[in-house]
Amino acid sequence: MIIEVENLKKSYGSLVALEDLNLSVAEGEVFGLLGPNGSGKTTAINCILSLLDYDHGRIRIFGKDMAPDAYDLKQDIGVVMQNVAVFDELTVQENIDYFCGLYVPDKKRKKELVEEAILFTGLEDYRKFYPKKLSGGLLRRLNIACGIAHKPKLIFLDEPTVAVDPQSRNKILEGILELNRQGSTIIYTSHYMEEVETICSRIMILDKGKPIATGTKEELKNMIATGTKVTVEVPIFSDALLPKVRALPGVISADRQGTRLHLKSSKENGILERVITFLNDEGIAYSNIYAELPTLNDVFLEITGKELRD
Ligand SMILES: Nc1ncnc2c1ncn2[C@@H]1O[C@H](COP(=O)(O)OP(=O)(O)OP(=O)(O)O)[C@@H](O)[C@H]1O
Repeated sequence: MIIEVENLKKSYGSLVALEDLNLSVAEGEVFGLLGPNGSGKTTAINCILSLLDYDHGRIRIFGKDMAPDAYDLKQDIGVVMQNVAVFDELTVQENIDYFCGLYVPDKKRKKELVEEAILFTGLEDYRKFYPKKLSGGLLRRLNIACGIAHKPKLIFLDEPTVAVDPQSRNKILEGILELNRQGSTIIYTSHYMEEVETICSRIMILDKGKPIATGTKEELKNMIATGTKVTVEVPIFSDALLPKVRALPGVISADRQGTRLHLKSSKENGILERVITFLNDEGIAYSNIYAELPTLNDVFLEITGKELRD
């Protein structure tokens, strides 16, 4: 295992920010920590990296106990924190060169790695720019380039796409998958479920400092009762019919929002057919029916009773 965390607890004074955290991450995984703001993702990462003291727990990285002075382990770890941490007085290229140089003494090798990181994050047109001249998205890409240029075996990325434009976001996500293909194990935190679904091979969902479910996205979706979700456009629909819709076999819930009827079904098949038969039998005009599989938001909603979305 690349990371093993046993029974981790961290409090800030009387606030328990993290409790009962157990996790194992194997080599080659893109492991996602998904949770709303304040659920303990950053605290978890900072504890795992020994940047924060914790109440109790055991943390091993590459099979060895992690400690603040475990420099041999830190050598193989790259960290991209939520807050951009670069030097304003250095250019893009100089910043990457500086951070890479902390790990790679050989000048020729360092030069190659800096160049790769620039290309990899799409910063080739900005290498002489100072950070203050970069947009938010480019600044985040620079932050990532500085954290990963030395090609560490293990990379932590804490919400690297918060407040970035879609182009930079895609670049960042593609880059993370490429780093993984090149051999790095990735720990990725986010409160964007779509991102986590797209790039993570395994996901832990956190809520209020506690892990509430862990698995692949398929495993997580299989944990819940909700199967297919069906939306039907119904220009004229009386709410008096909702109890009848809810009573259809396999329907877990049904609600109308404006001209849309939203149904959640259990995992058994045939829901679309039953809904269409019902609408025809009741003489209700409808259009634009579509079905979708549950999302990680549905997993979060079913377990916690609240939406994961902001
Ligand atoms: N230094 C601190 N002192 C006191 N409380 C803190 C401190 N850092 C975090 N917290 C609290 O601990 C809890 C977990 O915060 P944390 O930043 O780990 O969550 P998060 O999931 O990373 O959220 P975000 O996405 O907003 O960064 C929150 O209630 C937060 O207010």
